[in-house]
Amino acid sequence: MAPILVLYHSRSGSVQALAEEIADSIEAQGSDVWLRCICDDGAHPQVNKQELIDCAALAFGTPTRFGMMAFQAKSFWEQSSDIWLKGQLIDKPACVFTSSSSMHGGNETTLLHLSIPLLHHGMLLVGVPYDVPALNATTTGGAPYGASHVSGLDNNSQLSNDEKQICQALGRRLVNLARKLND
Ligand SMILES: Cc1cc2nc3c(=O)[nH]c(=O)nc-3n(C[C@H](O)[C@H](O)[C@H](O)COP(=O)(O)O)c2cc1C
Repeated sequence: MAPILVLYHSRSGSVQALAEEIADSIEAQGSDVWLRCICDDGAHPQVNKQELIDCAALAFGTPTRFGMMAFQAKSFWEQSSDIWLKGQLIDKPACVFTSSSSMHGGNETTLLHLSIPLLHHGMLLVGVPYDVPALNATTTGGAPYGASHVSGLDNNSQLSNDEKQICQALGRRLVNLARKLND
């Protein structure tokens, strides 16, 4: 199977921490990962369009910005019309993740916002089911719509245990579905 693309934008490291946790989970299942950022922030290589086309599945995240995805990601998707016209992402499994400073500051709306371009591209959205115990237990981030982190006003990039468990579950589920679809 082709590598799974973990694609993110992060200005101060919180979304990067989520991306790295999801990437670890994917690798622990024996799948290769392309860990890539949308803007060149130095931590990981910048994505190229061919990786989006070639990947077996996608995990996609940005910080919450006014309850929505960061503009860098919106711009990225607005430059993907050529891929959309050819239907090159149709039936690829995908999941989303975000970080917000406050608990009720729009992280769930951002997860839904991140999902919209993926649905336009015909991707198959993978959420977090309630058989993941951390989803019921969490007092920080994590939602049925995807993984999240509540970073606080000091923008702490240390994920809580529940947030990590949810990232791990999402990565496992993405690999399992990608494998089934690639059989
Ligand atoms: C322009 C801007 C808008 C933001 N909007 C929100 C928001 O709507 N809700 C929220 O809780 N945090 C908001 N934040 C805070 C970030 O989402 C939060 O610090 C996040 O953890 C940053 O992720 P990063 O460390 O990966 O860059 C905003 C930050 C900026 C710079």
